[in-house]
Amino acid sequence: MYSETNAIDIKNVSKAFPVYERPHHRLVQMLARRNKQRWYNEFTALRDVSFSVPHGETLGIVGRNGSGKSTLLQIVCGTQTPTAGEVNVDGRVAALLELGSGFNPEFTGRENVYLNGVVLGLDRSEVEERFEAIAAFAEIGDFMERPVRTYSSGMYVRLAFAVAINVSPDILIVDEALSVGDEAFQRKCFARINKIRESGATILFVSHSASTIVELCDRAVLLDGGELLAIGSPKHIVSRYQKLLYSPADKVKSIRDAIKSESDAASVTGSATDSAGPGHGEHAVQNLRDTEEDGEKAYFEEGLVPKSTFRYDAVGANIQDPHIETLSGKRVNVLEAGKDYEYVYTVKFERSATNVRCGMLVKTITGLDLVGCVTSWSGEGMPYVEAGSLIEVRFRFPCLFSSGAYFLNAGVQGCIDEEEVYLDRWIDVAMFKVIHEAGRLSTTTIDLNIKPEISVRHTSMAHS
Ligand SMILES: Nc1ncnc2c1ncn2[C@@H]1O[C@H](COP(=O)(O)OP(=O)(O)OP(=O)(O)O)[C@@H](O)[C@H]1O
Repeated sequence: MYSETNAIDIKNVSKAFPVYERPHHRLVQMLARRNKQRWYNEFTALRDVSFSVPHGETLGIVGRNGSGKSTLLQIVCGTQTPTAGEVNVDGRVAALLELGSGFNPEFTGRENVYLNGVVLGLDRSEVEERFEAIAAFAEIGDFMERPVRTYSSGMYVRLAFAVAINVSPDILIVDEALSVGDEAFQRKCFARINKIRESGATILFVSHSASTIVELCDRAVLLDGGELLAIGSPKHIVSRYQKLLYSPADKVKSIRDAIKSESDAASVTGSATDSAGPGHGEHAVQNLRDTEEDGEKAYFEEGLVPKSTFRYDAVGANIQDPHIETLSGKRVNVLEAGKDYEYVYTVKFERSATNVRCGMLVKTITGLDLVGCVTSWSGEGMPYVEAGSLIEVRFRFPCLFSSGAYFLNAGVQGCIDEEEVYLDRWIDVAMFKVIHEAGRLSTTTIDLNIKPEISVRHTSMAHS
């Protein structure tokens, strides 16, 4: 089924889009075709990108917003043409691109399944044969007979995915689409993607999720500003991507240059980018490593502020300045897994209170309570805090979280006029991110840095 050549060859591909300053300039441009005046500026979304994907490989594509990931996938699918360069694709491509592409909103789900199946290279009888399997996978019930414009985004993705995976693609292209479905459906999709992968298909996979890229992909590519910055093992690429993503604005350029030089150096020496060897760009590579190895990888990112902060009515106290510090007192909000930190806040008392206790909670992005702690249980709090006092609370914690974003609560309880109340309470008062660490093998949100060991005790030969 598969030839020995690559499934995808991308050679020096660039893509520029015309950008019109005013909407009517587009029309003027069409009318002015004959004279040479240009009514638009060009925006380069991809710049001289080259790489190949062998048959059977799952390649992850990561990059910041606007880095050119979707444009690249669209060029591979043939829904966009490159401005320069060459793309060769060997095999039947099924693509799950962004919502809104692929289906005709006025047609029913059933009609769209047929339409899509045929577009993807099946004949009508083949679609008929597979229709039940598609409907069963999509689980959208009677909606199959209703126009797609009446679907929720989740239903849309279910149907699109069901079609894409049931046409037996040689090349499956998935652009972040899965993040729309619910968790259970996402798990079902990943299980199916794994099966497609095991059957020998080639997969191109765009995701912002570091763990998904590491778990699913054989290799990964890092795009930035339309350029291919690096290609290599998923762990290596994801760590570079996160470095770029979480770096302060004034460091982005130097980190970007360092990643590029490291990658160039690796290609000059022929080494994998996991272990960039000496070569040109050595200095910049060393810079990248220095920032990694100075023991303080954690840093503060200005814009990392929750948008979901909620404060209950305060009764006599004010929680102030909640933040995280390293043990040496540096204020940080991008943390390194495995290191110890302190969650700190102060409480200003406007009224006197008894039995005072403070609490904290860490939650996931979906709101799941992960870990929490109180300074003491009810009845064992600070016996008396006078009005006007300022207290400081420190919660030292090991960062046992996998890479991702987390949210913090803060609350003070106590008795005023003999009544037990929350004196002040904040939900999502601060947030932090955890940087992915190469070498950590946790598959869950809490990462206890379990050290696995695997060994062969006897082979089947020894048995027989
Ligand atoms: N049709 C278009 N006309 C003009 N500019 C475009 C067009 N399509 C994409 N772009 C620009 O090209 C750049 C790359 O876009 P693309 O959608 O490929 O990025 P991306 O990496 O997929 O981003 P995201 O992670 O936000 O989805 C962006 O700056 C985008 O604004």
